[in-house]
Amino acid sequence: MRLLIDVGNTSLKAVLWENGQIQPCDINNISWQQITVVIYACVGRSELLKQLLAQAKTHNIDCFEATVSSELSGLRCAYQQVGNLGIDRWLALISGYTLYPNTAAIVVDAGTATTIDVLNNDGQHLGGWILPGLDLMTSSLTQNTQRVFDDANTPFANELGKNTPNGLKNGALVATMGAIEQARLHLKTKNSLLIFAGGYGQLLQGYFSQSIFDPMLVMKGLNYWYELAKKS
Ligand SMILES: Nc1ncnc2c1ncn2[C@@H]1O[C@H](COP(=O)(O)OP(=O)(O)OP(=O)(O)O)[C@@H](O)[C@H]1O
Ligand SMILES: CC(C)(CO)[C@@H](O)C(=O)NCCC(=O)O
Ligand SMILES: [K+]
Repeated sequence: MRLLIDVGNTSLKAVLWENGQIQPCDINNISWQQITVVIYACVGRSELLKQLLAQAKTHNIDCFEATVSSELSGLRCAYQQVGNLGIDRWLALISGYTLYPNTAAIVVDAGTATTIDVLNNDGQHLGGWILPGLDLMTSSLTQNTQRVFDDANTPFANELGKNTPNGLKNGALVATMGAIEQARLHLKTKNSLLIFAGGYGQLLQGYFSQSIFDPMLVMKGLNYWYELAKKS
């Protein structure tokens, strides 16, 4: 059984991988005896990750940190400075590339930040964008203005706003949707696939045709990274 850990800027997520299946994992109650390997990715700082890795060490379990490389099994990174690309973005790309081979795709991870990455049908990552996530967009406005206010009950909707919370929330949504539309312009292929992940992935996916939502995209990427990196 593999333990997969994804450390972001706001939270640590862990799952178990057994016989090609993802199982939930209670990090306060890990059956270390059953873990064969720990595979992790980290874009943030985490004391909890350090503790988990220390526990793994006491059980003599190998731990592997996923890293970005210029090439992995035919997938090529757009960044010249590959170490600067967020590992979560690379893992989401690895998943897209592995699950949907020979498919031009836009990979959107909508969490604390929203990242949009463009992948052509040949496995070339063309680059992408980093936007504030929907919550960061709205909170940066409420925090830096006198009269812009939010309302927790107001949904994000693709409509013009006729009051302040609607204007604020819908503005964040359409800014994000517009960026995704712009990303599509960078692909020559008409039939590109839109792959969404992250806390706001499902909401965004609802606004696009030819799209899917996979909440486990980054986790699956950790497992694929491990299998592909082992081979090469
Ligand atoms: N159903 C939901 N479940 C979890 N988060 C949600 C949901 N709906 C909206 N969100 C929002 O999504 C964001 C969390 O998404 P996600 O877990 O992908 O974050 P993240 O950016 O991956 O965090 P980290 O930086 O820790 O990796 C929060 O802003 C949260 O308010
Ligand atoms: C953009 C985030 C914060 C999204 O989690 C992460 O991928 C990251 O820290 N990236 C580093 C910068 C970059 O990807 O160019
Ligand atoms: K993330």
